[in-house]
Amino acid sequence: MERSERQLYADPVILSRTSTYQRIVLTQANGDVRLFLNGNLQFSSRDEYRYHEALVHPGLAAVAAPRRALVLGGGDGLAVREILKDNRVEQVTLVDLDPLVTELFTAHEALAALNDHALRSPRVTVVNADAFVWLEEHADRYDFIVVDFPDPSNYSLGKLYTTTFYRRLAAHLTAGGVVAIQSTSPLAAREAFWCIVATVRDVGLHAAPYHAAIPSFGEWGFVLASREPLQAPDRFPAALRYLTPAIARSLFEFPADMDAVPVEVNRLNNQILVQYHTDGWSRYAR
Ligand SMILES: NCCCCNCCCNCCCN
Repeated sequence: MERSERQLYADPVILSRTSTYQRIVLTQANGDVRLFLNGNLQFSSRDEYRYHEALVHPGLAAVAAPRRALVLGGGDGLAVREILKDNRVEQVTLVDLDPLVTELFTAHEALAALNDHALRSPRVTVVNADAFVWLEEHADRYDFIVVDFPDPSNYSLGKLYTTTFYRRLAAHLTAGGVVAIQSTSPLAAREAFWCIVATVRDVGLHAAPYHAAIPSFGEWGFVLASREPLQAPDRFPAALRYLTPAIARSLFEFPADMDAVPVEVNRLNNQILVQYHTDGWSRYAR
Protein backbone atom coordinates (compact mmCIF):
# COMPACT_ATOMS: atom_id res chain seq x y z
CA MET A 1 0.00 0.00 0.00
CA GLU A 2 1.36 3.39 -0.97
CA ARG A 3 1.84 6.11 1.62
CA SER A 4 -0.74 8.32 -0.12
CA GLU A 5 -3.41 5.58 0.19
CA ARG A 6 -2.51 4.88 3.82
CA GLN A 7 -3.17 8.54 4.58
CA LEU A 8 -6.83 8.07 3.56
CA TYR A 9 -7.46 6.04 6.70
CA ALA A 10 -7.49 7.46 10.22
CA ASP A 11 -6.31 4.18 11.80
CA PRO A 12 -3.37 1.87 10.96
CA VAL A 13 -4.05 -0.46 8.01
CA ILE A 14 -3.73 -4.13 9.02
CA LEU A 15 -4.69 -5.72 5.70
CA SER A 16 -5.19 -4.51 2.15
CA ARG A 17 -6.01 -6.50 -0.97
CA THR A 18 -7.24 -5.76 -4.46
CA SER A 19 -9.80 -8.27 -5.72
CA THR A 20 -11.31 -8.49 -9.19
CA TYR A 21 -14.09 -6.23 -7.92
CA GLN A 22 -12.76 -3.80 -5.35
CA ARG A 23 -10.10 -2.52 -2.98
CA ILE A 24 -10.48 -4.19 0.43
CA VAL A 25 -8.87 -2.45 3.41
CA LEU A 26 -9.05 -3.32 7.12
CA THR A 27 -7.84 -0.91 9.78
CA GLN A 28 -7.42 -1.44 13.50
CA ALA A 29 -6.90 0.89 16.47
CA ASN A 30 -7.62 0.28 20.14
CA GLY A 31 -9.50 -2.92 19.34
CA ASP A 32 -11.72 -1.25 16.71
CA VAL A 33 -11.51 -3.15 13.40
CA ARG A 34 -12.97 -1.33 10.39
CA LEU A 35 -13.68 -2.66 6.89
CA PHE A 36 -13.52 -0.31 3.91
CA LEU A 37 -14.53 -1.30 0.36
CA ASN A 38 -13.24 1.11 -2.30
CA GLY A 39 -12.58 3.56 0.53
CA ASN A 40 -16.14 3.42 1.92
CA LEU A 41 -16.67 2.29 5.51
CA GLN A 42 -18.66 -0.96 5.84
CA PHE A 43 -18.48 -1.57 9.59
CA SER A 44 -16.72 -0.70 12.81
CA SER A 45 -16.35 -3.67 15.15
CA ARG A 46 -17.16 -1.32 18.03
CA ASP A 47 -20.77 -0.67 17.02
CA GLU A 48 -21.58 -3.07 14.15
CA TYR A 49 -23.87 -5.06 16.47
CA ARG A 50 -26.26 -2.09 16.47
CA TYR A 51 -26.35 -1.98 12.65
CA HIS A 52 -26.70 -5.75 12.18
CA GLU A 53 -29.25 -6.27 14.96
CA ALA A 54 -31.33 -3.42 13.48
CA LEU A 55 -30.92 -4.78 9.94
CA VAL A 56 -31.93 -8.36 10.77
CA HIS A 57 -34.20 -8.75 13.78
CA PRO A 58 -37.21 -6.48 13.16
CA GLY A 59 -37.84 -8.22 9.82
CA LEU A 60 -36.98 -11.72 10.96
CA ALA A 61 -39.25 -11.44 14.01
CA ALA A 62 -42.13 -10.48 11.71
CA VAL A 63 -41.97 -13.81 9.81
CA ALA A 64 -44.22 -16.51 11.26
CA ALA A 65 -42.01 -19.50 10.39
CA PRO A 66 -38.68 -18.43 8.88
CA ARG A 67 -37.00 -21.65 7.75
CA ARG A 68 -35.03 -20.40 4.74
CA ALA A 69 -33.09 -17.12 4.66
CA LEU A 70 -31.13 -15.37 1.92
CA VAL A 71 -28.50 -12.66 2.43
CA LEU A 72 -27.44 -10.56 -0.58
CA GLY A 73 -24.14 -8.72 -0.08
CA GLY A 74 -22.94 -8.84 3.53
CA GLY A 75 -19.91 -11.00 2.72
CA ASP A 76 -18.51 -10.09 6.14
CA GLY A 77 -20.96 -12.63 7.62
CA LEU A 78 -22.22 -10.24 10.30
CA ALA A 79 -25.86 -10.29 9.14
CA VAL A 80 -25.61 -14.10 8.82
CA ARG A 81 -24.38 -14.23 12.43
CA GLU A 82 -27.53 -12.42 13.54
CA ILE A 83 -29.84 -14.69 11.52
CA LEU A 84 -28.23 -17.82 13.02
CA LYS A 85 -29.26 -16.59 16.49
CA ASP A 86 -32.84 -17.46 15.49
CA ASN A 87 -33.22 -21.22 15.95
CA ARG A 88 -36.23 -21.31 13.65
CA VAL A 89 -33.95 -20.67 10.65
CA GLU A 90 -32.70 -23.94 9.14
CA GLN A 91 -30.76 -22.71 6.11
CA VAL A 92 -29.07 -19.44 5.15
CA THR A 93 -27.75 -18.76 1.64
CA LEU A 94 -25.26 -15.88 1.37
CA VAL A 95 -24.76 -14.44 -2.13
CA ASP A 96 -21.83 -12.02 -2.26
CA LEU A 97 -20.01 -10.91 -5.39
CA ASP A 98 -16.49 -11.08 -4.05
CA PRO A 99 -14.87 -14.43 -3.13
CA LEU A 100 -11.94 -12.61 -1.53
CA VAL A 101 -14.28 -10.96 1.01
CA THR A 102 -16.11 -14.19 1.94
CA GLU A 103 -12.79 -16.09 2.12
CA LEU A 104 -11.31 -13.50 4.48
CA PHE A 105 -14.36 -13.62 6.75
CA THR A 106 -14.37 -17.44 6.70
CA ALA A 107 -10.70 -18.33 7.03
CA HIS A 108 -8.91 -15.39 8.68
CA GLU A 109 -9.24 -16.27 12.37
CA ALA A 110 -9.57 -12.74 13.77
CA LEU A 111 -12.11 -11.73 11.11
CA ALA A 112 -14.12 -14.96 11.37
CA ALA A 113 -14.27 -14.40 15.13
CA LEU A 114 -16.18 -11.16 14.45
CA ASN A 115 -19.02 -13.13 12.82
CA ASP A 116 -18.81 -15.99 15.38
CA HIS A 117 -17.55 -18.23 12.52
CA ALA A 118 -20.99 -17.94 10.95
CA LEU A 119 -19.73 -18.66 7.44
CA ARG A 120 -18.46 -22.09 8.57
CA SER A 121 -21.85 -23.11 9.98
CA PRO A 122 -23.45 -26.21 8.43
CA ARG A 123 -26.64 -24.11 8.19
CA VAL A 124 -24.90 -21.67 5.80
CA THR A 125 -24.13 -21.91 2.06
CA VAL A 126 -21.87 -19.26 0.53
CA VAL A 127 -22.28 -18.40 -3.16
CA ASN A 128 -20.07 -15.90 -4.97
CA ALA A 129 -22.17 -14.27 -7.68
CA ASP A 130 -23.68 -10.97 -8.80
CA ALA A 131 -26.99 -10.89 -6.87
CA PHE A 132 -28.70 -9.00 -9.72
CA VAL A 133 -27.97 -11.90 -12.11
CA TRP A 134 -28.27 -14.68 -9.51
CA LEU A 135 -31.85 -13.71 -8.62
CA GLU A 136 -32.82 -13.92 -12.29
CA GLU A 137 -31.18 -17.33 -12.76
CA HIS A 138 -32.55 -19.05 -9.64
CA ALA A 139 -36.12 -19.84 -8.66
CA ASP A 140 -36.03 -20.71 -4.92
CA ARG A 141 -38.23 -18.75 -2.50
CA TYR A 142 -37.15 -17.51 0.92
CA ASP A 143 -39.00 -16.57 4.09
CA PHE A 144 -36.53 -13.83 4.96
CA ILE A 145 -34.16 -11.89 2.71
CA VAL A 146 -31.51 -9.39 3.87
CA VAL A 147 -30.12 -6.88 1.38
CA ASP A 148 -26.81 -5.58 2.73
CA PHE A 149 -25.03 -3.85 -0.15
CA PRO A 150 -22.79 -0.79 0.01
CA ASP A 151 -24.72 2.45 -0.59
CA PRO A 152 -25.82 3.23 -4.19
CA SER A 153 -22.87 5.50 -4.93
CA ASN A 154 -22.11 4.33 -8.48
CA TYR A 155 -23.87 2.76 -11.45
CA SER A 156 -22.91 -0.86 -10.58
CA LEU A 157 -24.28 -0.53 -7.05
CA GLY A 158 -27.21 1.64 -8.11
CA LYS A 159 -28.77 -1.21 -10.13
CA LEU A 160 -29.24 -3.06 -6.80
CA TYR A 161 -31.68 -0.35 -5.62
CA THR A 162 -33.90 -0.17 -8.73
CA THR A 163 -37.46 -1.32 -9.54
CA THR A 164 -35.90 -4.11 -11.66
CA PHE A 165 -34.00 -5.44 -8.66
CA TYR A 166 -36.93 -5.17 -6.24
CA ARG A 167 -39.20 -7.03 -8.71
CA ARG A 168 -36.62 -9.82 -8.82
CA LEU A 169 -36.52 -9.87 -5.01
CA ALA A 170 -40.31 -10.05 -4.76
CA ALA A 171 -40.31 -13.13 -7.01
CA HIS A 172 -38.13 -14.93 -4.42
CA LEU A 173 -40.33 -14.19 -1.39
CA THR A 174 -42.65 -16.78 0.16
CA ALA A 175 -46.25 -15.62 0.84
CA GLY A 176 -45.53 -14.31 4.37
CA GLY A 177 -41.91 -13.49 3.62
CA VAL A 178 -40.08 -10.26 4.52
CA VAL A 179 -37.12 -8.40 2.98
CA ALA A 180 -34.89 -6.14 5.12
CA ILE A 181 -32.91 -3.58 3.10
CA GLN A 182 -29.99 -1.44 4.31
CA SER A 183 -31.04 1.95 2.96
CA THR A 184 -28.33 4.57 3.64
CA SER A 185 -28.86 7.54 5.97
CA PRO A 186 -32.28 9.24 6.26
CA LEU A 187 -30.50 12.23 7.80
CA ALA A 188 -27.29 12.67 5.74
CA ALA A 189 -28.78 11.27 2.50
CA ARG A 190 -32.45 11.97 3.09
CA GLU A 191 -33.63 11.91 -0.54
CA ALA A 192 -31.69 8.73 -1.31
CA PHE A 193 -33.33 6.99 1.67
CA TRP A 194 -36.88 7.99 0.73
CA CYS A 195 -36.10 7.11 -2.90
CA ILE A 196 -35.49 3.51 -1.74
CA VAL A 197 -38.85 3.55 0.09
CA ALA A 198 -40.64 4.92 -2.99
CA THR A 199 -38.95 2.40 -5.28
CA VAL A 200 -40.00 -0.56 -3.09
CA ARG A 201 -43.60 0.75 -3.07
CA ASP A 202 -43.52 1.25 -6.85
CA VAL A 203 -43.15 -2.53 -7.37
CA GLY A 204 -46.28 -3.17 -5.28
CA LEU A 205 -44.66 -4.14 -1.98
CA HIS A 206 -45.47 -2.62 1.40
CA ALA A 207 -42.50 -0.65 2.74
CA ALA A 208 -41.95 0.00 6.45
CA PRO A 209 -39.05 2.49 6.90
CA TYR A 210 -37.10 2.70 10.16
CA HIS A 211 -33.79 4.03 11.46
CA ALA A 212 -31.19 3.48 14.16
CA ALA A 213 -28.22 5.42 15.56
CA ILE A 214 -24.93 3.75 14.61
CA PRO A 215 -22.08 5.93 15.99
CA SER A 216 -19.58 5.10 13.22
CA PHE A 217 -22.18 5.62 10.44
CA GLY A 218 -24.44 8.28 11.94
CA GLU A 219 -28.22 7.99 11.86
CA TRP A 220 -28.91 4.98 9.62
CA GLY A 221 -31.94 3.79 7.66
CA PHE A 222 -33.54 0.46 6.81
CA VAL A 223 -36.70 -0.63 4.98
CA LEU A 224 -38.82 -3.75 5.49
CA ALA A 225 -40.59 -4.89 2.31
CA SER A 226 -43.43 -7.41 2.31
CA ARG A 227 -46.60 -8.35 0.44
CA GLU A 228 -48.85 -7.54 3.42
CA PRO A 229 -48.41 -4.86 6.14
CA LEU A 230 -46.37 -6.18 9.08
CA GLN A 231 -47.16 -6.40 12.78
CA ALA A 232 -44.77 -4.66 15.18
CA PRO A 233 -42.07 -7.06 16.43
CA ASP A 234 -42.74 -8.48 19.91
CA ARG A 235 -39.97 -11.05 20.42
CA PHE A 236 -36.25 -11.23 19.63
CA PRO A 237 -33.53 -13.80 20.37
CA ALA A 238 -32.14 -13.46 23.90
CA ALA A 239 -28.54 -12.75 22.87
CA LEU A 240 -29.00 -9.16 21.59
CA ARG A 241 -27.06 -6.17 22.93
CA TYR A 242 -29.12 -3.33 21.48
CA LEU A 243 -32.65 -4.18 20.38
CA THR A 244 -35.64 -4.89 22.56
CA PRO A 245 -39.21 -4.99 21.21
CA ALA A 246 -39.91 -1.55 22.74
CA ILE A 247 -36.76 -0.01 21.22
CA ALA A 248 -37.53 -1.61 17.86
CA ARG A 249 -41.05 -0.13 17.84
CA SER A 250 -39.62 3.36 18.47
CA LEU A 251 -37.31 3.07 15.44
CA PHE A 252 -40.31 3.25 13.10
CA GLU A 253 -41.05 6.85 14.21
CA PHE A 254 -39.38 9.58 12.12
CA PRO A 255 -38.63 13.05 13.51
CA ALA A 256 -39.28 16.05 11.24
CA ASP A 257 -35.65 16.36 10.09
CA MET A 258 -35.68 12.84 8.61
CA ASP A 259 -39.29 12.62 7.50
CA ALA A 260 -40.40 11.79 3.95
CA VAL A 261 -39.53 14.21 1.14
CA PRO A 262 -40.75 14.15 -2.48
CA VAL A 263 -38.51 11.84 -4.53
CA GLU A 264 -38.34 10.03 -7.83
CA VAL A 265 -38.40 6.26 -8.24
CA ASN A 266 -35.06 4.62 -9.02
CA ARG A 267 -35.15 2.76 -12.33
CA LEU A 268 -32.44 0.89 -14.21
CA ASN A 269 -32.59 3.49 -17.01
CA ASN A 270 -32.88 6.43 -14.58
CA GLN A 271 -30.65 5.74 -11.60
CA ILE A 272 -30.64 8.05 -8.60
CA LEU A 273 -27.29 7.75 -6.82
CA VAL A 274 -25.80 8.97 -3.54
CA GLN A 275 -22.80 11.25 -3.88
CA TYR A 276 -20.57 11.46 -0.81
CA HIS A 277 -19.25 14.88 0.09
CA THR A 278 -16.37 15.71 2.40
CA ASP A 279 -18.71 17.53 4.81
CA GLY A 280 -20.21 14.12 5.72
CA TRP A 281 -23.53 14.89 4.02
CA SER A 282 -24.57 13.19 0.84
CA ARG A 283 -26.37 14.39 -2.25
CA TYR A 284 -28.98 12.84 -4.44
CA ALA A 285 -27.71 12.77 -8.01
CA ARG A 286 -28.13 11.34 -11.46
N1 LIG B 1 -20.91 7.74 7.13
C1 LIG B 1 -20.54 6.67 6.27
C2 LIG B 1 -21.28 5.40 6.54
C3 LIG B 1 -21.11 4.45 5.42
C4 LIG B 1 -21.95 3.22 5.60
N2 LIG B 1 -22.01 2.42 4.44
C5 LIG B 1 -23.06 1.46 4.47
C6 LIG B 1 -22.57 0.10 4.34
C7 LIG B 1 -23.67 -0.90 4.21
N3 LIG B 1 -23.20 -2.24 4.18
C8 LIG B 1 -22.51 -2.63 5.32
C9 LIG B 1 -22.08 -4.05 5.27
C10 LIG B 1 -21.93 -4.56 6.64
N4 LIG B 1 -22.33 -5.90 6.73
